[in-house]
Amino acid sequence: MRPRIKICGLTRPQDARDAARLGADAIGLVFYDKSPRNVSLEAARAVIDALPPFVSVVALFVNPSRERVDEVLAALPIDILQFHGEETPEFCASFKRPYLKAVRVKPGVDLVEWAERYKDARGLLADAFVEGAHGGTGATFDWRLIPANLTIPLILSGGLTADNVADAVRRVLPAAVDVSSGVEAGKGIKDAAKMQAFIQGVTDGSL
Ligand SMILES: O=C(O)c1ccccc1N[C@@H]1O[C@H](COP(=O)(O)O)[C@@H](O)[C@H]1O
Repeated sequence: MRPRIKICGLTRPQDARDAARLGADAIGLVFYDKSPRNVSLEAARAVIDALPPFVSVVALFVNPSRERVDEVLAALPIDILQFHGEETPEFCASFKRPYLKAVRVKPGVDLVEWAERYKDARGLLADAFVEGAHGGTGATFDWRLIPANLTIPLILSGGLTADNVADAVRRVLPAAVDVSSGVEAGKGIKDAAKMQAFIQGVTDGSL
């Protein structure tokens, strides 16, 4: 079975339509004002309105205030929260919504420990560690740092592209893959041909 596919950092309704048409299972909206992919509530609503109902909507935050998460949840039909900062397990779980916890992986980071700590998470999202950045960097990491015995689903992320995703899927066997930079024409602007090639790569890696 092929891993689920999340395409993150959408800012435009036409990219949402393309992502859904091409087979994405989920899209991500970035609510982090230091990101070039940050969206306002209005822009996020337009993206969500362009989606068919079977595509999940993920809201991404980096060290948000409780009020900010509540504001987004009150305004928009969000299915899953994704936390990319230093949020505690208690904070992540307190919204009573499914959530993903991102971990920036480098040698010495023990994903088994992270999975135990964030045991309420629907998944651990493994991203590349890049000094001074919280994600969306297009950097890859050594997939051999991912253990096989994780107790919660693994979402593989970090520098995935059409060129490396089949290999990544074969090696890591993730529950899902997440991509942002690798399917862009420019920051926050998705490229339909790159999304199509990426999704084909995921399928090829799953055969
Ligand atoms: O996309 C961003 O700008 C972003 C900002 C802050 C934290 C995370 C962000 N994106 C997430 O980072 C990973 C990896 O992205 P990439 O494919 O390497 O560009 C992914 O989960 C994005 O959703």
